[in-house]
Amino acid sequence: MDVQLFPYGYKVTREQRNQLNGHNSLLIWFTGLSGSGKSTIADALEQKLHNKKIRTIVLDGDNVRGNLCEGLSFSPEDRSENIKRVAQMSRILLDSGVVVLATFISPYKKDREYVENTIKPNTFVEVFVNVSVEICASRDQKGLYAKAKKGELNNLTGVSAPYEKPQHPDVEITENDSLEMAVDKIYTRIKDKLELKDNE
Ligand SMILES: Nc1ncnc2c1ncn2[C@@H]1O[C@H](COP(=O)(O)OS(=O)(=O)O)[C@@H](OP(=O)(O)O)[C@H]1O
Ligand SMILES: Nc1ncnc2c1ncn2[C@@H]1O[C@H](COP(=O)(O)OP(=O)(O)O)[C@@H](O)[C@H]1O
Repeated sequence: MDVQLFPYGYKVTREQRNQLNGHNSLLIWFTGLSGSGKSTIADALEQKLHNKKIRTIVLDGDNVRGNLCEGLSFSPEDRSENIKRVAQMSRILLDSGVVVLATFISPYKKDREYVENTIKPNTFVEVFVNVSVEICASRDQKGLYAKAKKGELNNLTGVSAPYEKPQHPDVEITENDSLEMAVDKIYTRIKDKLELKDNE
C-alpha cells in the first residue's frame, strides 16, 4: 500500500501547554494483577492531583477495551496491541499537557518497555502494584478467579497466563500498604517531576 503522509508542524508546543497548566506532563503507569488495586489507587491519586489543580486523565484497561481497544482478546498478541495503542494515545495526551494515569495489567516486560520508549525521556513513572495472586483471588470482585478455577476462563493473568514482574519499578506498592500510603508513595516520587508552578 502506497501511503504518503505529510505531518503538519503545529506551532503550539507541549512546553507551552505545560507552562499554561503550571505543571509538567507525566505518564504514571500502573501494572499488576487483576484485583491488585490499580484502579482504586489511580482513582485516589487522581483526586489528590485534581485538588492540587493538576490536569489529569485516566486510561483504564476495562474502559479502553470498550472503545480504543475494542475487540482485542487476552492473547499475548492482542495484549501487546492493546498496550501499543494505549502508548500512542498516552503520547498524544502528554503532548496536550496533562498527567496521564494508565492502569493496565501489562504483563509483558517488552510491552512496558515499548510504552517507555514511545514517550519522551523522564516522563514515565512505573508503579508496580505488587499484590500476590492469592490476595487478588480472595478479593475477586469481578468473579474472574472463581471462573478460572472452574475452567470457564482461559488466559487469566497470574493463573493461566504469565505476569512478568518489573525488576526496577519507580514505585512499588505492597500488600501491606494502605490506600493512603500507596498514594503518598507515588506522590512523593512524582512531585519534583511535575515542577508545580505553585509548589505545595
Ligand atoms: N483473562 C483475563 N486476564 C486478565 N484480565 C481480564 C481477563 N478477562 C477479562 N479481564 C478484565 O480485563 C481487565 C484487564 O485489561 P488490560 O487491558 O489491563 O489487560 S492487558 O494489559 O492487556 O493484559 C481486567 O481489569 P483489572 O481487574 O482492572 O486488571 C479484567 O477486568
Ligand atoms: N490497598 C488496598 N488494601 C485493601 N484492598 C484494596 C486495596 N486497594 C484496592 N483494594 C480492593 O481490591 C479490589 C480490587 O481493586 P481494583 O482497584 O479494582 O484492582 P485492579 O484495578 O488492579 O483490578 C477492590 O475491592 C478494592 O477495594
